[in-house]
Amino acid sequence: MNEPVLRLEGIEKGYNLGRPNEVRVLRGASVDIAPGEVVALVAPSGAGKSTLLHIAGLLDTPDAGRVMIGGQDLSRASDRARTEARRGLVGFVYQFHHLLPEFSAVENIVLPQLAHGIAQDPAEARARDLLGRVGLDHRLEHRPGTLSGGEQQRVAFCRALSNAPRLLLADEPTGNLDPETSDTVFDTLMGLVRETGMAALIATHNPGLAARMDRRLKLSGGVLVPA
Ligand SMILES: Nc1ncnc2c1ncn2[C@@H]1O[C@H](COP(=O)(O)OP(=O)(O)OP(=O)(O)O)[C@@H](O)[C@H]1O
Repeated sequence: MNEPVLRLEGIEKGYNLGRPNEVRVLRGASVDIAPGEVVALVAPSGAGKSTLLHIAGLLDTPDAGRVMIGGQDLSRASDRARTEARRGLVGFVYQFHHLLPEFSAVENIVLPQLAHGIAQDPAEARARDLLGRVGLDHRLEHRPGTLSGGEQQRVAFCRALSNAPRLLLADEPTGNLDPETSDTVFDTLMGLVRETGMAALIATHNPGLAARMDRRLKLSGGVLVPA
């Protein structure tokens, strides 16, 4: 296999450790995800999917284990190196879009690029191109509040892809949409992922969507096993 885009090695994570309300969520979770591979993460509520995605996306740190993205060990890197890697290497999509309400669709996709050091003109060109590819050329200047749920989520995908990440992490990306919109929006996401050759780890409760990914994993007792 090519060098994995994401390698998680023996990830452990708990909350309130040593206290009576201690929860040990991850107990040695490991996975390799290759370039171009789309992996479903399915598990019951509370099993630790969001915890795992946050650790993989460098938003949280594990108690033990290693997180490697593109061959770089980032688990013990400085905050600055992790922030830079998160901006440049990882795209994140949530169940609720978390777009900035005061900014247009284009601006929501331009801002992360500016934060990553890209100039305004190319950032805007990329934003328009991405929005065109998800069928939103006619909604470029709309603010999130004036878009439908499916449109908002498509803008959120474009934002996640704005800095051409190597890894896409998604936490119930269509969980908030009706089944028909969910299917269409998922097709859009898969199209973009396939086109760019990104690796993706997508948490979903929807067995139909999970079945369309390359591989399915579940969290069982804090470790990742084939579903
Ligand atoms: N900050 C925290 N403090 C204490 N416990 C937490 C914290 N965050 C998560 N947990 C606990 O860790 C467990 C895993 O939570 P997590 O959000 O990762 O689950 P999940 O599989 O994503 O669930 P869902 O599908 O419902 O979103 C849960 O039992 C949760 O209560």
